[in-house]
Amino acid sequence: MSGRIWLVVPAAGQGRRMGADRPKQYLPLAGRPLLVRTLTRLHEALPGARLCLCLDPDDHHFDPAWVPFAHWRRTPGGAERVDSVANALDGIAPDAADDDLVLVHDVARPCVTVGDLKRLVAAIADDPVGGLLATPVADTMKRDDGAGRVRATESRDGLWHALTPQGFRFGLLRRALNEALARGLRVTDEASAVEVVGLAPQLVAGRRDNLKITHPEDLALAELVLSAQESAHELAAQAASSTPEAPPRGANSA
Ligand SMILES: Nc1ccn([C@@H]2O[C@H](COP(=O)(O)OP(=O)(O)OP(=O)(O)O)[C@@H](O)[C@H]2O)c(=O)n1
Ligand SMILES: C[C@](O)(CO)[C@H](O)COP(=O)(O)O
Repeated sequence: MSGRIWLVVPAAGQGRRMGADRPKQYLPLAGRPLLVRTLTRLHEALPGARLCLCLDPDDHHFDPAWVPFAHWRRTPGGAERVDSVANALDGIAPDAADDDLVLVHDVARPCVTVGDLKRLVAAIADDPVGGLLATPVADTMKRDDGAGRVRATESRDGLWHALTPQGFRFGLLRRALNEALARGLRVTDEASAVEVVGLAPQLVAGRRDNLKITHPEDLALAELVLSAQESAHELAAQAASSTPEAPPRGANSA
């Protein structure tokens, strides 16, 4: 790997399922715009990365002062997520090398942890295909009959929820997305495109609380997750900085 990392953040969605007065990435989450929360996490983990933010060309909510990265650019969002990501890859193409690592992360996933981001990068650093954060399915899976009743119970063996980031080499990802689009496949994540060209992305087990904010109730859940993560982080920092107590005088030190 060349060592250069690009972060592509699709943030051009309209948030229709959220049903708010503005796209969900601009709704307040624990007092700050959701987009700021996501960019802050990414920057904490990968401060030297180059950011490419996919934004709706008609977006009037975005404030460039929110971006913590030294190297960043914006590219126009497309009709669907895959189009936004393809535009981003076109946008960085003049400066990206084929073996640069590209991590694609939904702006709608603000609870991704620094630990998971670093683990993903380490896990795929020497993987010629790349991979994605994912969690094994934990519920019993039902298939409906189209009329609100169960047609079958599906096996959950080997099923995973695909999360983001998803990380692949620039050259491979661009080829894969262009191939999927040329075949008319509206892939919903980067891994699907890489599967289209016959490769098997690595599943990197991630935290279940890396949730995608999609529906109104997800905002309250994400606030709870962020608060729990901050508390755990503070406790760990306190434990690391506290001086171990000196053993009592005369105690056996063996
Ligand atoms: N044309 C699009 C559609 C989606 N996204 C981004 O892709 C991610 C995942 O999409 P989703 O959760 O479906 O977001 P929305 O499209 O905003 O939501 P909805 O489908 O409810 O409208 C989000 O970060 C969203 O901003 C994008 O960049 N360009
Ligand atoms: C990429 C993704 O987050 C993986 O779970 C998800 O597919 C994006 O949401 P969408 O509704 O499919 O755009």
